[in-house]
Amino acid sequence: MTVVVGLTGSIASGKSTVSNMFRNLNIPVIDADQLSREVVEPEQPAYEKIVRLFGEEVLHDDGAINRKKLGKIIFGNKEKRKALNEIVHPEVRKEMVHRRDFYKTQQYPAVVWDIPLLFESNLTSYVDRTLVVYVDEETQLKRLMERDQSSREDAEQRINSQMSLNEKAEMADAVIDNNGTVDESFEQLKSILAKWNIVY
Ligand SMILES: CC(C)(COP(=O)(O)OP(=O)(O)OC[C@H]1O[C@@H](n2cnc3c(N)ncnc32)[C@H](O)[C@@H]1O)[C@@H](O)C(=O)NCCC(=O)NCCS
Ligand SMILES: Nc1ncnc2c1ncn2[C@@H]1O[C@H](COP(=O)(O)OP(=O)(O)OP(=O)(O)O)[C@@H](O)[C@H]1O
Repeated sequence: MTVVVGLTGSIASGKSTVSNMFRNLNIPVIDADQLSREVVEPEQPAYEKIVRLFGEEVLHDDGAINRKKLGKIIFGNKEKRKALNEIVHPEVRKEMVHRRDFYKTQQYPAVVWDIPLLFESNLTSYVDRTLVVYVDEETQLKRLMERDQSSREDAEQRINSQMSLNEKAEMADAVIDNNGTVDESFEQLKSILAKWNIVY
């Protein structure tokens, strides 16, 4: 049986870091952020809808979506964020389900859904187990500002656009505390996989 693991956390809590650990164990990962980029490429149906809603000012000169600009608009405005989500999420979900079902036919011991909004979008019924990557607020803010070279204000706006990480940790089947080193987080991941009888 293939166990479907829903991997989540908050922005910059370490989801990609942990999803790379899964990949290194030969467990496939389906990345919602990556798919959310693919479904808004100019030839895709979501693209036209975004341009109609947000105008051509959210485009680069070559016609591609200017993610920095669109991000500035939606992370500071709940209504606009909801409108963008309503365009992008159904397309992402369709592809995630399709890929999940493909990997299930390939008899992998597990497949990972790496999805930042697993709880916010009520998608837990799509997975067998939920795993949250946790960091404290200070570490999160510091790592986010460092990684994206962003201001404190931008970083806080992004963090506040999601459910709190404490709330997510309470709802999860398992939590990786990623405040320490990457190696320490890897040790925690291996223990969780053993507990869930996932043999890789
Ligand atoms: C607004 C956009 C263009 C900004 O792009 P950008 O390249 O700067 O960021 P990226 O997509 O890499 O997202 C970075 C992180 O921001 C957070 N985030 C992204 N979208 C959202 C959202 N709608 N609500 C809350 N948090 C979000 C996630 O933690 C994500 O990991 C982009 O995030 C987007 O299209 N978002 C809507 C789709 C979405 O919800 N994606 C998340 C998973 S499906
Ligand atoms: N244990 C760790 N120690 C030090 N730095 C870390 C650790 N885990 C992650 N990082 C760094 O913190 C930043 C955020 O991590 P990562 O990109 O994995 O988060 P994420 O949850 O995938 O973010 P996003 O939601 O934006 O996709 C990265 O620069 C990463 O290299």
